Amino acid sequence: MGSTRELLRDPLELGLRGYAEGGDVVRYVVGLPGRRREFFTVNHPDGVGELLNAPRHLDYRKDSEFYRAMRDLYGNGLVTSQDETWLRQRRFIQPLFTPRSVDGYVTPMVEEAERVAVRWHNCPSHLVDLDGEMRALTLGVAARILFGVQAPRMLPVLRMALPVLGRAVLQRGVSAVRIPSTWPTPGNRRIARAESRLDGLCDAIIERRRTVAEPGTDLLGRLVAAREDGDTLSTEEIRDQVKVFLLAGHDTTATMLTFALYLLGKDAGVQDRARDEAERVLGAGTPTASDVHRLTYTTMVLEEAARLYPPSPYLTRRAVEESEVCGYRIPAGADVNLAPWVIHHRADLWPDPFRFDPDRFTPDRVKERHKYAWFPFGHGPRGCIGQRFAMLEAAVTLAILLREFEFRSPPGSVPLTVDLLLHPAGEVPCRVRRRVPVHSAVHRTHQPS
Ligand code: HEM
Repeated sequence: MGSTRELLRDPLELGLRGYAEGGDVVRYVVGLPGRRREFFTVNHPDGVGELLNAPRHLDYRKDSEFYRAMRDLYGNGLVTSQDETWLRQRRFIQPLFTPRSVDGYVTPMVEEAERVAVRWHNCPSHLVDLDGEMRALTLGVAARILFGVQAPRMLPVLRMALPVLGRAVLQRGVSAVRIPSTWPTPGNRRIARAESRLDGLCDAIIERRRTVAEPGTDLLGRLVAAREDGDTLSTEEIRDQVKVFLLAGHDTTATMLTFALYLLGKDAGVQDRARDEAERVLGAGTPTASDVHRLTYTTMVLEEAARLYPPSPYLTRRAVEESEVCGYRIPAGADVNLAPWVIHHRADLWPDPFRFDPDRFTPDRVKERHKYAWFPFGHGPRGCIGQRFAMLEAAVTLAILLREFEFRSPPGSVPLTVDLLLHPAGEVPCRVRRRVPVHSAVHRTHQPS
């Protein structure tokens, strides 16, 4: 089933329809006669284990059209690399993402969340765009922690470049016909401009760090020092890594936070419960990492937001050999997608699947469910290295903002769009009302900016 146009217009709707009509594994054929492409989408959680667990994950490579396009445009960083290169990169970067390292990032996370709170206190209309706000916040956090730089100057470049490159990945990933990237079409020229702006931004960040005597121990410092010490990483690898982490380190977390706040703004009961927890656990003080780990209900809210709106709605691979997934034959060389978007909305796994209900994530209910019914962070050896980082950042942000504000989302739903990732199609307006009495650290530590 399917057509390229449908895929580009609404891959989410097509995924749900594919499941309704085709079930656990659906074969899509796109393109014109003579130039057809087929691929498969796996809608059953058994497929998650089959495709992503070691050692079988080696039979499903990141060589899908989608990942090839991503490699072309974003380079060969940790998200896109494979084999020995990937292993070397993962071992090199992993120490920055151990539980202990991540807990150590809580202070900049708190400060960036408090900066948003101060700005909202000074927002006369009390109407904010959650998407823009959360994107700026998560970029601020990632830029400080991973690259030791302040984000505001990066924002305009990323706002220009990421949507263009994301759309190009989707287009190249699903189209049966590939227009060579060297042809001077308006689309290719737009992509080249976006690439060049993004590369320029990354190179400037790298060059600045090269001029300081001590490169430091953050991601950028480690990358720069590694090159100087033992030629562990090439110059191009540093840029590819910066590019991939710029994207992966903020865009997905922003989407999870945006939808968590939007959903809280729709459900006063859940919002009150999450706020009670924030006040009970954090009091009026500055949150520590161990406080944040006790925010169990807030974490459930985030898990439910990531279920309803998985920031990576499809994970794609290419089958090396003919194989069987969920009992279906997948031919050698076929692209095969795992669909968090569909699996997260299956009524047999998630009764009333479109309803927002954080209690789905109580430990008892998690135990009763299929182990892979929820996988917004992927799974297995290629699972998200930043899961703990993202959850810590998002929980501390929600708790700080809930302590300060009440949220009210307008009626209606948020239109969605998919490029490389899932995003709201436009602004996500929300009314934020300052709470009385105001009692948090925000007022002690920050001046209005
Ligand atoms: C809510 C937030 C996030 C979501 C939903 C998310 C989702 C994912 C998913 C689904 C994958 C696996 C992709 C695949 O199998 O094809 C992945 C991989 C990855 N993510 Fe995340 N991510 C998030 C936050 C982060 C953060 C904060 C960082 C870094 C600071 C990060 C860095 C990475 C990297 C480097 C990989 C590739 C890991 C490897 O293959 O070794 N992510 N992420």
